[in-house]
Amino acid sequence: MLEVKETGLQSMLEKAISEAKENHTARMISMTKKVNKTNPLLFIEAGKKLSVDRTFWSSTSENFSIAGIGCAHEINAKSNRMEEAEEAWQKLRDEAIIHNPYKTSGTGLVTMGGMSFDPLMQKTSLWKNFSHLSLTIPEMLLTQSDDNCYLTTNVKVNADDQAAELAQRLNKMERMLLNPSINLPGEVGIEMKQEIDPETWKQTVTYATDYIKQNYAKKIVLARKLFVKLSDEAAVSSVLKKLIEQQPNSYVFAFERNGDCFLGASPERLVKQENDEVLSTCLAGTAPRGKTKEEDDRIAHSLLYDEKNRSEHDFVVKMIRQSMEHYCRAVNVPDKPVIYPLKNLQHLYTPVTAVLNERYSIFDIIERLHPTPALGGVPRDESLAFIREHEQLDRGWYGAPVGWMDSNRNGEFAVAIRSGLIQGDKASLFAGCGIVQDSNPDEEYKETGIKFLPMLSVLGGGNHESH
Ligand SMILES: C=C(O[C@H]1C=CC=C(C(=O)O)[C@@H]1O)C(=O)O
Ligand SMILES: [Mg+2]
Repeated sequence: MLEVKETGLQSMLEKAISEAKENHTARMISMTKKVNKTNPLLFIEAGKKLSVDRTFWSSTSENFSIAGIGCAHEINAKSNRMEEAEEAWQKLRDEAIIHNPYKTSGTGLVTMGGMSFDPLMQKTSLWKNFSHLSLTIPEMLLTQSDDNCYLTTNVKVNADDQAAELAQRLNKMERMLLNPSINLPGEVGIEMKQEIDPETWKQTVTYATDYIKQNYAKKIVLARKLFVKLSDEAAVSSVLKKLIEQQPNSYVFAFERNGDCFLGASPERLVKQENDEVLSTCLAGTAPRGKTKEEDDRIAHSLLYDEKNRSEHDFVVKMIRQSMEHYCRAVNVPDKPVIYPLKNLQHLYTPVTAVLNERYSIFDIIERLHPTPALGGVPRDESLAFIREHEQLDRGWYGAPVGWMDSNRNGEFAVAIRSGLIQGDKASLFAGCGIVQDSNPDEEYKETGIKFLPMLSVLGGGNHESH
């Protein structure tokens, strides 16, 4: 990567164009500057006018967000997807001309995106706009970290581009996106909710417990879908605002592809990297919140000592520990879980810290960790085969890693749960649960019901039980 000191956009473009002419190849330039404090959701809303894909990530507990508009470059990968994606990202990074005087994570050349849960599953039309892996480098990127905001402009320059014209277009786009005089659109409501055949789903849970009792697998995570018809087209910016307000301790994300938008508020970190320090999270085992402090404490206490939930959780801890030990040193995993409280439910939670060995990257960790037994099962291959055969659902990007990385070995990926695919005035919500030997179909059905609530409530229907 070529780090440059110049600050003028036009002069950087001129330099890149002349290099593109010399080398007969396009050049990516990335230029970062500090801007006045800006609401990232207004930035996202302003981007709607451009009819391009928008991207959003926020870590609500850290006061950190990245909002992206448009796409300067997309990394797509299919069969050997993590390896292909890493190669493409490295090449792009090595060849980019970067001006970023700031050390803040998530500024400069950043790529954001996700992948499907299972690359071996045939895509259905529901997820037609989402490829098996897609990471984009947004054209305009607003990074908000505590009280600071940074704007990064990324553009791929060709030999026949005109620097002055390009600079003018980008400046105009910047002014439009940072224009604070727009409002977030109003809320939508839910017109109709439709569960997909509850009895068949419960029957599948029974198959899974039988399968486990016969020793073919130890844990299998099964998901289901809730279809929702909205009163109007949902505005991504307003839905994100509500998710941020209502779901502390979560990663709020949105990825638009051709008008469809996959978004959610996931409490589950897959991996965070800051230079060579990595964090992961074991999150599995679920109970509702209590209505009073006493009831809440009582539920939390019984969750901590409940054998079925502890076994769901312990499979995840064991697998994540082993995976981290493969690529990291100083892997630290506490002996027992603690409670992770969320608005609508509480989980068993074990944090994992480690130091990444030099020759490995966040791609290696994602590849090894996904899917953890919080979304797949144990053993991995057997549980995935069961899911493929019996689940009757195209998970698409649900349950898969989504996140971002920058060119300075920082990045974070969450597991895309508590999420839904919004297509105009329709939404498909997804929720799953870990099935172990003593799972009860009705209880698991109820558990998935609570897991729909975070999304239902931001779409205007959280207070009602689903039918
Ligand atoms: C699969 C989901 O949750 C996972 C994460 C936390 C707890 C889980 C559980 O207790 O079953 C699931 O493994 C989901 O929310 O769709
Ligand atoms: Mg569970």
